[in-house]
Amino acid sequence: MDERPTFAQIRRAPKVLLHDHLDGGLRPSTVVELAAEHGYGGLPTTDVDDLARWFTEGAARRDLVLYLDTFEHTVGVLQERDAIVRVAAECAQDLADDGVVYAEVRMAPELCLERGLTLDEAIEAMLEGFRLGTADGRIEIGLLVTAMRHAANSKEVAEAALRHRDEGVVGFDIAGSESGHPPTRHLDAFRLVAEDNFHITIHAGEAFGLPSIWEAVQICGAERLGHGVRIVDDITVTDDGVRLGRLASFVRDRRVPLEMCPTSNVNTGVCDTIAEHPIGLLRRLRYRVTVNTDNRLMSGTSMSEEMAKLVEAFGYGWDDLEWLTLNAMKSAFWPFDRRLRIINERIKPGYAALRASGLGVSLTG
Ligand SMILES: O=c1[nH]cnc2c1ncn2[C@H]1C[C@H](O)[C@@H](CO)O1
Ligand SMILES: [Zn+2]
Repeated sequence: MDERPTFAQIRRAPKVLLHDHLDGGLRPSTVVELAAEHGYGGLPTTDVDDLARWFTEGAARRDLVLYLDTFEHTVGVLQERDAIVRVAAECAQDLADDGVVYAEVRMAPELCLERGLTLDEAIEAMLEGFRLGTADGRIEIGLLVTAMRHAANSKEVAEAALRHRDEGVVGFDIAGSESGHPPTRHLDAFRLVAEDNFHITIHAGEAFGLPSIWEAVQICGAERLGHGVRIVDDITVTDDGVRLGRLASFVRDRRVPLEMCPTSNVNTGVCDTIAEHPIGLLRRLRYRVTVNTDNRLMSGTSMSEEMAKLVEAFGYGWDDLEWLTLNAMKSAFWPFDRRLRIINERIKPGYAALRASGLGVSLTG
């Protein structure tokens, strides 16, 4: 029996999130309050509802560069230690309220230096916020340190990430506009991370195609792909069946996790609707697919929303949602023993109980 999960049940299901930006998930009310507190005068409006709408409308302009435009205002209020701690703590609580039991949240500390913080101080503030926000034990969170792909300081950012690897930083990433900024520009940073036996995920195959994915995986040592959705360009579907090109085969054979973010991709014009999103095909082909939010504020979403949209678009049931969740937990950069514990103590019992009851008693505790 695999009845269609309802939104309320999905909220109570244990969920795992690998791709969520700290500066893409602020509460609109917090943006307004922090702007007032710290004298940031650039907001387009200080009405909380209008601001929330401004972000989602601004993000949905079918272009990654336009999507990234709106971050100016969240980054604008993330320049003080207190503000970063607060936003990270609220992020942890919001995710836990949504039933997320493990998350990797990412942020580019270089964006927080306008008022005198150092890279290390910015990272420490994020970690402190996560410590506070996870203290009730509902959720565990690792920080992914991101470098911006158009900048030239990724080695320095990678060094800062490594300095905090024993305090909650779990990996390194690059983000920002993909076109014209190939990951190989940051090869020295990736080498440094790999030489220290640390973890790499790379935004690749979102706004740009196969060459970006190839460089990320084969040259830069990406263990996971942020989005990776354009891998479908190497897959041919005909009446006679499906043919995978060499890169598409490699990514599937090596079980390279795809951090897919359906709503964000619709916002940036990768596809027109969730129903047309390649996640349907990639799940059928049994790629190591995971589902993620990317930017909860800009995309007006949550983990439960993303899953509910997949249920709606593809008819997914509990087996599919559990499979996506297990894929994510297996692909996390958290240590192996802790991943196993979350799988055995939270995910499997949670989904078993939901399936059995069909009602959704409290399951994530
Ligand atoms: O989906 C994305 N693709 C590329 N860059 C992104 C995406 N979402 C957020 N970013 C950028 C904007 C943020 O300021 C930065 C760090 O979180 O990462
Ligand atoms: Zn992203």
